[in-house]
Parts: sequence; structure tokens; C-alpha cells
Amino acid sequence: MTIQVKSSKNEYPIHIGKALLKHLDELIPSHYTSVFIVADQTVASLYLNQVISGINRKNVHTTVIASGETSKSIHTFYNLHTEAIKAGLDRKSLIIALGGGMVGDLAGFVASTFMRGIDFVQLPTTILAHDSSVGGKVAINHEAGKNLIGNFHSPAMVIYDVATLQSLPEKEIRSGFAELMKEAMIANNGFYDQLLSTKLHKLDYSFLTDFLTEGMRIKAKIVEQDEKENGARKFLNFGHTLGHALEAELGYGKMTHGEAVANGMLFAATVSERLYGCDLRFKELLGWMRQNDYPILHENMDCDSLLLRMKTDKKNISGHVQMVLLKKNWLSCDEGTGGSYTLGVFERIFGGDESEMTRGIRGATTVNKNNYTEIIFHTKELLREMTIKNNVSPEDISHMFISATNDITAAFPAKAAREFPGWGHVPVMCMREMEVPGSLEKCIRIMMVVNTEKPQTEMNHIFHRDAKELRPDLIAEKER
Ligand SMILES: O=C(O)C(=O)C[C@@H](O)[C@H](O)[C@H](O)COP(=O)(O)O
Ligand SMILES: [Zn+2]
Repeated sequence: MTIQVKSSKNEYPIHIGKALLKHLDELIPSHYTSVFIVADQTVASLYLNQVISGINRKNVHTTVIASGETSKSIHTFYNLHTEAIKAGLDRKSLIIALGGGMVGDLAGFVASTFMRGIDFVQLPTTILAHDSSVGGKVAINHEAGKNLIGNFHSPAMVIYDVATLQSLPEKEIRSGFAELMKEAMIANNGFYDQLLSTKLHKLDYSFLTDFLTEGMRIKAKIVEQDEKENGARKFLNFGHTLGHALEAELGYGKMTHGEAVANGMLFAATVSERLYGCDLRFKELLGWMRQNDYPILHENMDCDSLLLRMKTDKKNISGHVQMVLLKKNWLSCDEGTGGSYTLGVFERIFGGDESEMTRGIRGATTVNKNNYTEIIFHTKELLREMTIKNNVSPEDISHMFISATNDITAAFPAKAAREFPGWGHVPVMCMREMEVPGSLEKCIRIMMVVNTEKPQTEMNHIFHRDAKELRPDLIAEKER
């Protein structure tokens, strides 16, 4: 199976199939003056000899680097240049990246800078690398952030021998499937259903090639449309803003790239659902991750420092976090306008579900006359103070009941809530208050039920105007 990808510089094939390493000589053009293979220790011990004999050429040089994300550094990058110079590579030489995403990104970046750029071929050997080997993003990490030093440099070819995927550790399978899941969520087709029903412990390898082909097709289509990430390609960063922050925060290599991205996707999916009211099937995604043993972050995470990391992501503009959210088109969430909202969601997800509960906030006010303007004005005044004093945003409100005494008929007080921006999705219900002889007249009472981690004693109940007489105990308590 071959997929062709058009880039601004070239058109390159992605060959996917079994035992392709044996046919490298037929697949890789013979005009290169020399070949420089970069592999990490783990992959080299498994496949380097096979690749050397598959290429079957004279000027073949090899270099083996330490396994793990820490090799994606300026130090290894420089050493590889030194090795390439010593091996006598020229501008007509070829670099081969044999391995996972780390080797592909690193060797690709060396190829993009060696003598101002030479060809390179990707030989991915992990599931994750189905994603990173396509599209020409090459980079190394800076300690301040992932892939901060990099380039766009399309490969001359991708040769994906799926036989190399048979013995991957579970962590690596999870890592790769997170990126497949990302592509499936972006494509929004039946692929998402298929993946959600896939059990990684019992992975059926006969389906794997089809999954990878589908993932690479989705990716190829996007990068052809937008090679330099000015538009549609941003979709491919779904889950990566928090994902990259997690990788850096925990220390590169502690959590695989895909595992971190999976947590990032959970976060981005829930923010997308809450902001846009779309259904990305967050709960099913979370269930699938739990079932397949993805590490899911919770109370140990320091939300503030993660947010700081997110603020140094290279996609940010003027210090504002740009995070990909899914709706129908990619959208960005600007930290400047959505920061506290976003951080609230973030803490809720990773702060552990158990600590959160719903609590009620009471409020009441009165009107002088049964008149539309007065009802709306005083209800708004009350709602405003209830939300400010309790630091509540509309998305924190589970639901709200508003009662009015029998003498209020000129307007539904709930209308006041609808006039606040962002309150469109807050469920509100108006009702009649019990008629008890001698009770307060022209009174509007509110019960706002909010999701919160605060203890009951910290809820601030608000009583305005004549309604202050309803709960003098609470008012006195706050004044003490
Ligand atoms: O190819 C892309 O575009 C992607 O964003 C794919 C990502 O899965 C991949 O991890 C990529 O290397 C991240 O790029 P970055 O620009 O966010 O560093
Ligand atoms: Zn990625």
C-alpha cells in the first residue's frame, strides 16, 4: 500500500506493508552518494543489520544514539553533525531515521540543517511514528519546552514496515494509539468508534495496518492542505498544548508522548464540550483510556506550573495560550479571555473527581412594584453579587431554581439570567413560592446549585433589600 503526499518541496510516497526492510534497495533511489543511518540503541539492536543488508550499498555509515526522549537535545544534534562530517557526507547524501518519533524528529532536523539541508528517509518502527514520520515536522527539545527548536523538512520517503511493530511494549502501543485516537477525533468519522472499541491488551495485529493506514491518510490530507500550520494543520495539535506541558513538567521520557497527549485530549475535549456544547464523547474517551491503562493525572499535578508551561508553548501568541478545541473547525482558546474558566476546568479534571460536589447558594431580594423592569433589574443585581461573592462562572452552575411570591406576575425573573453573556446553557426554572400568611411580599428567592470543591461554610448566601430579614442569622455570621 502506498500513499502519496504532496509538499511544497516534493511529492513523497509512504509505503506501508510487511517485510519492507528487505526491499530497501528497490525502494530507495540509487543516486545518493552515501547513506547515514541514525538509530537508537533499542532499535539498532533489533533492526540495524537488517536495514544495512536491505540497502545493500557501499557508502553506508551508521550511528547509534541513546534511547529515550532525552536524546532529542542540542547536544546529540551537534554530535550527529560531527559524525556526519567525519563520515564525509555531502549535499547528495541521504540520512535515514530508523526508529520512533524521537529518532525521526532528531535525524530529520539534522538532515534539514546539514549543509543547509539534505534528503532523509523515515523508517518508523513504532505506532507513534505513523504520525511523526509524515508532514515534515522535525525538531529537538529545549529544556523550556518540547520541539522548541525545529523546522519543516519533508522526508524523501517514508517506509513503514509494520513487521517491526510486533514486539512493542504496552507503553509504546498506548502512546501510538493516542495519536491514532487524535486523528480519529479530528476526522470525526467511524474510525473513532472503531478505536473506542479496540482493546489494546488484545490488539489484533491484522487490524493494525488498516488503522495506521487510515491515520496516515487523515494526516497526509491535512498536511497537504496546510504544510506550515497556518490553518487546518493546527487540528493535529489537539491535546498537545497540555501534552507538551506535561512532558516537560514531569521530565522528558517519564510519560510517553502519546500518554501525555491523551491526557491533553481529555482536557481539550472537555473544554470543547463545555464551551461549544458539542459532543466529543468525553466519557467514552476517558473510559477507553482507563480500560487501556493510560496514566490519568490527578491531585499530584501542580496546575499553576502546568499553566505556566502552557504559556511557553510555541503556538502561543503574545503570551496567550492557544489551545486547539474541536467543534467542526479548529478553534483557538485565548487564555486572555478564557483563562480562569480554562484553569477551572483543568483543576476539576486533574484535581480528582472526588473532591468536587454540588452545593447550594441561596439568595433573595424584593421589588417595590410588580413591574417588568424592577423584576429584571433586582434579579440581575442579586445574581451578580451571588456569582461574584462565590467566584462562580456560568459553567460552574449545575442548575438554578427561582421562586416568586404570588404578587409577582409581570416577568419571569429567569429572564434576568438569560441576559448575562455565557448563561445560555444554565438550566433555570421559575416557580411559585408557598403562600404563608404574613410572609414577606414581592419576594424573589434563588437557589443556585454549583459544582465546587469548597466546604459548605465557605458558600456566601446573599440577601438584598427587604429580603435581609429572611436570614438575619446568615448575614450576622458573615459580618462577624
Ligand atoms: O504534524 C503535526 O502537525 C502535529 O502536530 C503532530 C503531532 O502529533 C506531533 O507530536 C508534532 O511533532 C507536534 O508538533 P509541535 O509543532 O506541536 O511541536
Ligand atoms: Zn504528537
